[in-house]
Order: sequence, then C-alpha cells, then structure tokens
Amino acid sequence: MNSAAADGTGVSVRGLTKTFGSFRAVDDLTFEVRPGRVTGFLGPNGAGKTTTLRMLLGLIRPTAGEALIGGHHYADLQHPLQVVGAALEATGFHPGRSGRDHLRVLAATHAIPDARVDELLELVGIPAAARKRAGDYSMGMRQRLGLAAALLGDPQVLLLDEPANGLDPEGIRWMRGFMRHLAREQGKTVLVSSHLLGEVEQTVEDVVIIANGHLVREGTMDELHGDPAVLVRTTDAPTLAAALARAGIASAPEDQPGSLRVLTGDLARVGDVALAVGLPVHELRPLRTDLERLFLELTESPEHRNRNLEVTSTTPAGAAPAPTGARHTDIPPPTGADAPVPAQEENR
Ligand SMILES: Nc1ncnc2c1ncn2[C@@H]1O[C@H](COP(=O)(O)OP(=O)(O)OP(=O)(O)O)[C@@H](O)[C@H]1O
Repeated sequence: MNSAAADGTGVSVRGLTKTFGSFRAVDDLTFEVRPGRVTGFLGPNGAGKTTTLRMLLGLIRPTAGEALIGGHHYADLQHPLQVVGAALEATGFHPGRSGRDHLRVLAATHAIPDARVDELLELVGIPAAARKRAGDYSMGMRQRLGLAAALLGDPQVLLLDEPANGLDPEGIRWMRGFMRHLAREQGKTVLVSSHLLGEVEQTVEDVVIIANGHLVREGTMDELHGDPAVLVRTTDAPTLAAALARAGIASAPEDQPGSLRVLTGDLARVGDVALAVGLPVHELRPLRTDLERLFLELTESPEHRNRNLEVTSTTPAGAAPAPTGARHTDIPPPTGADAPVPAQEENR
C-alpha cells in the first residue's frame, strides 16, 4: 500500500468504478494523492471528476473498487470533518442565513468553537461580507465560504471541485496562493479538480488526468513538461550546433532560419558556447511544452473522444446531442443516495 495512504495522510483510489444504468461514469480508476502537494484532478467536462470526488466523500456508492482517505472509507471516519474537508458545489447555503451563521451552525454540530469560524472568514477574506445573507452572495463569495466550511475542522485532506469557478482574476490568484500555502506550509493533501489544465498549471505539483472515466495520465507537472529545451537563434546555426555537440549538448534545427532547439535547461551555457565560437545570439529562450495541446491530445484522442459530445443511442432522431457535461438522457434524475448534494453537512 502507498505510504501516504497507509499513514493516514493521502488519498487512494483503486479500481474505482461507477455506473449509472448502463453508463460507466467512472471506469476502473486507480491513482494516489500525496500529502504536502497540490494535485490537479483534470479532465474535460463530464470526464467523471465530480463523481469520483463524491465517491471519496461517501455521497455515492461505488459500483466497484474503493476510494480511501487516509486508508479509510469515508463512512468509517469517526471525525470526518477533522480528516477531510470538501468544497464540491458552491451551493447548499441557506439563502436567508448569513455565511457566518451557516458556519457557526456547522461548527456547533462538531463542537468547534465560534472563534474558529471568525478566524476562517478572516483567512478566506470575507470577514464582513459573511455577515450578510448568503442568498445575495456572488459565486466568488460562495466559493470562499465553501472553502472556509471545508477548513472548519482543520482537516489533513482537502477535496476542491473547480474552486476557481466564478472568481475574478484577483480571486483566482488568491485561491492559487492559498492552496499552495495549505499544501506546502501546512503539509495538507490538496486535490483540486478542473477541466482546464492551464487554470491549475501554476498551482499543482502533481496531475491525475482522466477522460471518459478512465485514467489517461498520472505524474508530476515536471514529467508532463518533459525534458527542458531551449531555443537559440544565431547567424550560423550549423557552427553553433557543432560547438554545442563538442560541449556535450544535443540540438536540432528548428523551422525558423538560424534557429536550434537545444536539449538543455541551461540558457547561460548555450550563450557561453555561442560566445566562445564568436557567434551572436539573436534569441535565447526556454521552449515550453504546449500543455493545453498536450491535454487535448491526451483527453481527445480517438479512444478518449469526449462521450458527452456524442449522440447517445437513446437520443431521438434529429435531436441535438446532449451538451458537454450534461447528464445522460437515458438515466432518470438522481434521487436518494445518488442525488447531487453539497459537501460537508450532508455527509453526516
Ligand atoms: N446521478 C447521475 N445520473 C446519471 N448520470 C450521471 C449522474 N452523475 C453524473 N452523471 C454522468 O456521469 C458523467 C460524469 O459526470 P461528472 O459530473 O462526474 O463529470 P465531471 O468530470 O465532474 O464534469 P464537469 O467538469 O462538467 O463537472 C457525465 O456524463 C454525467 O452526465
């Protein structure tokens, strides 16, 4: 067993499967989430991210496999709020009640002092606004309130579903910094879902990428970026390439005349080699992997084509396909254990 899962600090998903009728929303999914790092849980709309998070939180029952938090099923946690905090949907706040009161009720049912509520509202940046009725909150305010609720019990593990949704650029910057702080300074295990790799690439160290309920890539951001490379442009690329080769650095011509792709991350070294052979450097910059393109390649390859964009067999002739992320039309609206419910207090 993975040590993080065994010592009670990580998240472990093994062979996790969920079917709704004949539709496999999550299909034999296996991955680990480590403490002290922010992990991006990525996939296009409808890939199965929320369904996976809901299984981790015991909100829906897996058809097969297991979803463990610190080596335990959610249902077996004696003090869940102190182990895992979740912000799944920025809803579920009573519109007539203030955000502060909402948190105070939640705190009271878990013997958490009111002072903790005010401390958290301060931390998420809404100490005054949280005294107004939640029904008037912007999406961004609800996100911050949801985050405060998730942190109430100071849990080791945080599961955040698209937390940047509805935040303005300043809010997004704040959220990124806050997630990094929780993981790096406080050692928490942070799993954050998003359908945009670009949205989380500056924040996450690890990624778990899924498409159509399947795992398509698990690893570090560095692995995703691949080996470092540098673009250099000069007046005599073959001479520079030969000099670089003598210095033990491989390179290959780029499309642009006079340009080389050099397989190193050390820009200064490339500049020094050019200087040593008397060549001017007209351009010298790191070559970055186009992560957005890579993400599309991984998730939209023929075997992972987004099933939500395809017409289902039950769609009436001539009818438009279900929009991306829409529920499947052959499945009745969820009820009971499988109904979408907001995080935290519904978990009881
Ligand atoms: N209760 C349900 N009944 C029927 N189908 C469902 C139910 N919940 C989810 N689905 C379907 O399962 C698939 C995965 O949905 P899920 O919400 O987990 O995806 P997601 O990756 O979180 O997408 P998004 O980024 O749009 O939130 C979708 O095709 C969705 O329509």
